[in-house]
Amino acid sequence: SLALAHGAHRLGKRTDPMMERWRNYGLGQFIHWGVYAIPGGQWNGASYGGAAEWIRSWKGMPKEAYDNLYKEFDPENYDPSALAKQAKEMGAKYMIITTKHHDGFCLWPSEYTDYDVTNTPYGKDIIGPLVEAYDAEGIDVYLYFSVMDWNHPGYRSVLATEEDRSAYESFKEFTRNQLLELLERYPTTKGLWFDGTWDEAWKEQAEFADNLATEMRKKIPGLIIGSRFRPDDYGNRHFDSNGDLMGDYEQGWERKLPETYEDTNGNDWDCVMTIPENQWGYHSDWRGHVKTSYELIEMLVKSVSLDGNFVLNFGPDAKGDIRMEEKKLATEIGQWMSKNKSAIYNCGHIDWEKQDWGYYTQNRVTGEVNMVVFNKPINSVLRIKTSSKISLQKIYDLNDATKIYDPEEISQDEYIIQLGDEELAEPKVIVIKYDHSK
Ligand SMILES: C[C@@H]1N[C@@H](C#Cc2ccccc2)[C@H](O)[C@@H]1O
Repeated sequence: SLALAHGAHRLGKRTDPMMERWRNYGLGQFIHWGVYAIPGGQWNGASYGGAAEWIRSWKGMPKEAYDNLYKEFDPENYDPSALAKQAKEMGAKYMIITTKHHDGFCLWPSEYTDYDVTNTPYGKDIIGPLVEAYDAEGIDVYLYFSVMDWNHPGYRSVLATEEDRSAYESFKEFTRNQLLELLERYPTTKGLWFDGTWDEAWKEQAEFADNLATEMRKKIPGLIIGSRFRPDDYGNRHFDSNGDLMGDYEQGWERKLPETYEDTNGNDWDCVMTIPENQWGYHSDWRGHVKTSYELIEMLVKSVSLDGNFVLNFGPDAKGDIRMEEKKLATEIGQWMSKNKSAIYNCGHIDWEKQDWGYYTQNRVTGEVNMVVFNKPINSVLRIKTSSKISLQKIYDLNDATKIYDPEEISQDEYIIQLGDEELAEPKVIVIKYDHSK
């Protein structure tokens, strides 16, 4: 393998308590909010077909007009504790908030730029009250930070000239200053979710990024940073030039999910997911498919079954309100989670054969295996094929103690249970208790 000064500094998963806590979250909430919520994907009567938070890059959006929108930012309905309560009811264990997206607008009062909330009609810190509200609900806070910053004069996507390089040095210093400022202001932050690190200019910054990660972890020991921050000595991201994961978890699953455990390379990972096909910031005209709560619950369960976390995105509008569709989904997911959270929290992968009826999750505390059933077979029979001999103790419906299932062993380590003629009104959790000592 290649000798790398700035590649992966650890092989395998982090095993410390902060990372164990992260690993056991299961469900998270993403919040994308900024001045892009003001146009909400529309400008001059035309609708932007891309992701609303990218509207500044649209040819139909004059840059000058966009760069003055902050003068209208005044979210009169912004209610951090209401947001935190909604997330709590949904069952989120952590929340990731956009402190600064690609447009460079800062939702906190930054010493290092005037392009922040203090220079808007709203005039106050957005991030601080949100951190306090989520901390108060016991939901861990993570900060999203876009390295790419279309507003900063020193930002470059490519370093083609000496002028580029000297300007980029000022941009690197600015980036470092803002990150240390965020950790100073919000010391309960558990981790950072980086974005906008795909530029060639950033890919040349292996040493700078490595040193900055070290410095950030000096400020907040154990800070959790995903694979989307650092480039290695050869400009590779997520995985270094030896194929080893850089960072504490893989951030490659944006709007998509791994299919098999092998796809995860046995790493920690998160999937960040939009409710419509591809809108993170508020878009007033959602087009195409809007996911149902059952679709989202299946993605959540599939993520946990493959040792990942599922982070569902919400995009508050210009006033700070959550749209009806998002509120409804948060409620529906929360209703399912309130009855089935033991199949999500503190759960992960077990290497039993995947079946068509749904997914297994194993509770890392109790060892119990959860069968999360999404598809009832036509013959009402659920097949279980374990990966080694187990001594079955009890198989029962998590939400109906009277429903005990009597397994029939049909071959070595292969059982069937009869679901009976009950219809599945929602994803059903069946718990398998077995004696681990035998
Ligand atoms: C978490 C998500 N990452 C951002 C992006 C992107 C992107 C940009 C170009 C091509 C593919 C993906 C989105 O704006 C959102 O913040």
